[in-house]
Amino acid sequence: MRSGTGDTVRDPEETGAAVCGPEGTGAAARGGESGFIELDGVEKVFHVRRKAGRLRRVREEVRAVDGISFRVPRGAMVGYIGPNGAGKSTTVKMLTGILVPSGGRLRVAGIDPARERTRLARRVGVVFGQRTTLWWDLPLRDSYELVRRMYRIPEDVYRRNLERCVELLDLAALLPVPVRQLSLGQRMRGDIAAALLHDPEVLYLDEPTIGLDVISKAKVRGFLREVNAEQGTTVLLTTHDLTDIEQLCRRVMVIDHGRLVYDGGLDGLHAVGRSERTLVVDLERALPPIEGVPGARTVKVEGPRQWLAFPAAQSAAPVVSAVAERYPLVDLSVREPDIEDVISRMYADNAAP
Ligand SMILES: Nc1ncnc2c1ncn2[C@@H]1O[C@H](COP(=O)(O)OP(=O)(O)OP(=O)(O)O)[C@@H](O)[C@H]1O
Repeated sequence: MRSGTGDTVRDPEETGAAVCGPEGTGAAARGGESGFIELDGVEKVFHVRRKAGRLRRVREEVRAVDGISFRVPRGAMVGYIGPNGAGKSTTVKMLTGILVPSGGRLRVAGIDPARERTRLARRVGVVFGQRTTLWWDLPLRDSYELVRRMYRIPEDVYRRNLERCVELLDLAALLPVPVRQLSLGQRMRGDIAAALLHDPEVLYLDEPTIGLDVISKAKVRGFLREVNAEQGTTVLLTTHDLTDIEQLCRRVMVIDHGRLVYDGGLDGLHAVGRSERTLVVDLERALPPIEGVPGARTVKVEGPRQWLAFPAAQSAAPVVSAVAERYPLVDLSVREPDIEDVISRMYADNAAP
């Protein structure tokens, strides 16, 4: 496993950066430090039947989570990222008790989620970006009322939390609207509020900004930052959007093929992944690949459009002005590095002699 350096993780104590890899050799495995979320060598194996020939089916093992160990201290906000099929959702499902681990030890607030799922549910909030937990045909306000009854939230706590969410997530006008009529961004804000009404100590967020416009993303991120800072809510954030991580998390864990491959600061991840941003420029006409731009190289040309890669840590301004000075520039945009990209570069580095 790659891990961040002391420089990249500003506060290792708080971020719990010194955790172990798949072999379980780090702090979590040693069991010396306590975490609010604790995983020691956790595994989840699925058995699937695959077609082999016309009539035959063979039983196959899928090791969705393959010996993961980490600790997250109370009040931390940690990114949990990785490519599609890496094992993120399976981990979150085990943390909520929906799935039972095949091996290892897992505790949230000292509770074994698989054994005491209902007791844990009172202390946990979950938001799945792709699915809603709200009632489709009910107005948002009525969905919240049902959440209040389900969790038996005391009236004063409910009022206080609802008022806060309504104000910070800008929900007032949406309360009488049936959930099915909400836009994706409105629905997502509605879902986040629903997950927080019962004052959970830990919040699992699975792609909370997926498909949202820039303004909704900013609103959701601002709110999460505030919930974490003011309430001390522990947050585990799964996302494909590196900007979510950049703006919210000091610590990021990367999972791939069910194994923890990095645990540390985001800047450390960029460094080990030699992460790059891309300047996409539209020129007046098709031209040969752009050359001579300091710190950047042309990686793709398609008619009048060209793509220039440059280090993520570097400002885009000098690259833009160097292109604009010598080429007939019509339009431009900057693309942030892809998580998949950063991870594949980490592997390329690991494989290098
Ligand atoms: N119920 C299941 N039965 C069989 N295999 C499963 C099941 N759930 C997940 N898997 C497999 O386990 C692996 C990890 O899946 P998981 O959904 O945890 O990945 P993920 O990192 O959340 O991916 P994504 O970013 O696409 O949501 C994948 O190979 C997936 O196909």
